[in-house]
Amino acid sequence: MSIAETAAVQPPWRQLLGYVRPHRWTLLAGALLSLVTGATGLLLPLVARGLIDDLSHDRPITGALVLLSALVVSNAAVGALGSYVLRRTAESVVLGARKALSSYLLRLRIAAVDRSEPGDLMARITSDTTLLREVTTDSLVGLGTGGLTLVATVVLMGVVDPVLLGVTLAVILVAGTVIGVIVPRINRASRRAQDAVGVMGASLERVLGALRTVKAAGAEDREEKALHAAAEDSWRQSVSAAKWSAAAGNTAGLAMQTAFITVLAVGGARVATGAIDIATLVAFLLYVFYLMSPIQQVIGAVVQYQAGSAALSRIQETLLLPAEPASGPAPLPAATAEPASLAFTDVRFRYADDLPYVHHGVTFDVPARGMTAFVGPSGAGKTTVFSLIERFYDPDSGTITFDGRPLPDWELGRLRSAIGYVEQDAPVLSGTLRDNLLLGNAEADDDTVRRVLKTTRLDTFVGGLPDGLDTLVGHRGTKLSGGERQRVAIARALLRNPRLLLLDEATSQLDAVNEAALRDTVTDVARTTTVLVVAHRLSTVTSADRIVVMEAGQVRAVGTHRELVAADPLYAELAATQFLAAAG
Ligand SMILES: Nc1ncnc2c1ncn2[C@@H]1O[C@H](COP(=O)(O)OP(=O)(O)OP(=O)(O)O)[C@@H](O)[C@H]1O
Repeated sequence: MSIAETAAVQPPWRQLLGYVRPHRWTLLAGALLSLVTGATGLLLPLVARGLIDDLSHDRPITGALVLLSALVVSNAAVGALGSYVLRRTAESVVLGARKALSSYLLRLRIAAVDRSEPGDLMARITSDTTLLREVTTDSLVGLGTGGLTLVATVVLMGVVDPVLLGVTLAVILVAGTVIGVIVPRINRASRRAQDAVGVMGASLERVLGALRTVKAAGAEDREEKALHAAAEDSWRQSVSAAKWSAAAGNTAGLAMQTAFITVLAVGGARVATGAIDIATLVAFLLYVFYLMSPIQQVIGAVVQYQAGSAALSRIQETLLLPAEPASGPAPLPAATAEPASLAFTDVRFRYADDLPYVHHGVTFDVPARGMTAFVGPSGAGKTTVFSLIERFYDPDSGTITFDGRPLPDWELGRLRSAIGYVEQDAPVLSGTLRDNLLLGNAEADDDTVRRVLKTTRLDTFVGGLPDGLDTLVGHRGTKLSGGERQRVAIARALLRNPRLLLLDEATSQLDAVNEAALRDTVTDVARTTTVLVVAHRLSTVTSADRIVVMEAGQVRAVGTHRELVAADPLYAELAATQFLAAAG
């Protein structure tokens, strides 16, 4: 089972261990190096005490000095190596989480994506996973090494003077209680801060995704206010988290200073009464000084875990979103493809439980080969037919069969590899023209690409570009015209050599010459492939072999253009008023 699949039902700490498990040995190595650093650090007070003893008894100090220097240098070297290994491992943990989340996001059901904000999902992959870095090093390792060093220091302090140890622990206990009250507040504030980053991401995505519209509408000021508000909210929540973290950190600092002063006072009194000698007091004070680091580490671990578990729960929420069943790599499109038949039987569907039905018992049959056009008023449910065929959604009841087999019986990757889908807004991804064309069939050879470019009338356009197929198309293909984008989308679908071609016709964007050319192409394709077109043009419906007229989520008539003009008043009206362009 993948991390993504197991993480969904686990509490944050178990989820964290899941991400860390593959790196446990390097993490252990880093932790050991840190421990060695801590241990050599612990020897320093003892060596220092020996040095003071030697000095006060007029003994030579060269040996102790050499030992002290060697300890200091090796301590620094091992410390540096340890922190490098730990940082590297923590980055690997972040990498693992990012890979798991990215893979999961690509498999999300479209319905889950409909309900999410892409910007927030992005923040979960980028910003939330980053927090795992600190959780791994500061929390896991900090708790391990800091905890062990703490215990070792306390034991050594007990050996040096149990009375002073008692004084120190009493001060620390008071601080610990205060910090225990602060910790849950850090968690809540961190969660709100990470949520605010998600909201900020979503607002940014909204504006950047439609920057031209924002500018054209002169809405920069309004959008600026909304973005600033999101940024300020993120700031407020982060400051609140910082406030509680600082309170926890400084409580620890205050406790250590109090312990230092108290030990100095009580220890001074004990030296005065002769209970301990001055060297013991100095050694103990050095231990109090050394205690600071593991205590800071343990508190840092607790504080970081609070921020990390807020991020982990946001990651977990993402991994709880419904995903499509995992399948192997999608098969490559076949070289020759038999056209497929398709049938809808009494299909009822709504996009969500709280939304009205879009399909109220849709039934139609499409034989293998030929072109079937879907027409009907806006909102009749035509595009939804395509979404159901692609299994972006599953119907609430009724059956859809592809080549005689119900859709759920098809392995999803295999089903989609048999279908070419051109969406109405003909999305083009940023990258090169070649990336876009080969998106659905990375193995297509140059000859096939050339042939498809010719078919879609893109050959002269591509030929005229200095970089040809390596031309960058810009974000969402903004460097292409609407018609070029649409033809690229059609070429991409054709390169899949589909058994079924779904074409959601654009309501505009093609000039008369290209429109006629494209109609010829689609008619050509329909000779060897099953073609379904959501039609907005008269020229398309007149060249279709059959037309399915949809109205309010139902099929109201099926026939040819000639039959329907005579028999169906709605179709006759659509033909007279709504279809674009004159009959071809
Ligand atoms: N992702 C979605 N979530 C919720 N409702 C949706 C979603 N997509 C479409 N709808 C709704 O479903 C109904 C049918 O939409 P559909 O896109 O299938 O209509 P259409 O016949 O293709 O219309 P058009 O000709 O305008 O493209 C519409 O009322 C629409 O608001």
